[in-house]
Amino acid sequence: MTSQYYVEVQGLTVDFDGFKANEGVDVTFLQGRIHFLIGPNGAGKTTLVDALTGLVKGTGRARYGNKDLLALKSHQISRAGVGRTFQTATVFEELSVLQNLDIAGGVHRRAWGMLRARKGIPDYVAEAMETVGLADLRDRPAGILAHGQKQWLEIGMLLVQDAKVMFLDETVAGMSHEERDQTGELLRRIAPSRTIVVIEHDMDFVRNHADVVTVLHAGKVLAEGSVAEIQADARVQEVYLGRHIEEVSHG
Ligand SMILES: Nc1ncnc2c1ncn2[C@@H]1O[C@H](COP(=O)(O)OP(=O)(O)OP(=O)(O)O)[C@@H](O)[C@H]1O
Repeated sequence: MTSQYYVEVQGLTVDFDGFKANEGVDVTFLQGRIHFLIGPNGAGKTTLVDALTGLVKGTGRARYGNKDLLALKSHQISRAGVGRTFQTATVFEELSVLQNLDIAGGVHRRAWGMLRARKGIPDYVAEAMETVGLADLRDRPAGILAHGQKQWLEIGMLLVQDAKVMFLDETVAGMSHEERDQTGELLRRIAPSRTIVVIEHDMDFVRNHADVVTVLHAGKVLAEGSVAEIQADARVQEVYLGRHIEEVSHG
């Protein structure tokens, strides 16, 4: 598969004063695939994403286009089209859905776009609201949105920033079954033109929506493949010590 937007991580190590939260991680995230990162608590999943988005210092390489993400600062990474969400949504609670999206879009908006925006809702904001299913709630303050809707708003904010690579950290945690299904459908809708990487503990969600799964353990890649492949992998089973992946994943 040829892919324009891929991130190729090679030998990524994150050293916290001698403790290696990631060590020699090789992984490639391709456009068009929903790629899950799983592993027990403390495996190094969030640290990997932190390193790729400039929040912690990593060594090695993370090629994205003609750039090395590990050599960039977080604002440069965001400007290059690599975005992320956090476990706790980081929306402006007192501002409306529309205002949150508009502000997020301002990061990349060109001058003519700003002029146009004063007259109405920019196309890309309207499109993002539709895509994440919040068009009917556009004037609602983000603070009173349901938990799932806040996560969708965050994804919408990445869409208006035109993020081509999205790292989503436990997006469906705390969501109802219906919200999880809707989130899966949303990811499927946006994945073809993007690279989507999801940190997840919910194995039902992983089973239903993963194209590829990378298992991290003690900071290293333990296994990678389809859900069926990683569940059948003896090394994965050993790490999970005979317990169901669900039990260990939930800590
Ligand atoms: N800033 C830091 N300084 C020192 N150690 C850290 C720091 N951040 C994370 N760690 C350690 O690195 C290891 C990996 O943590 P990380 O949060 O990446 O794991 P995780 O796989 O995302 O876990 P979880 O599923 O619980 O979120 C843990 O042992 C954690 O305590």
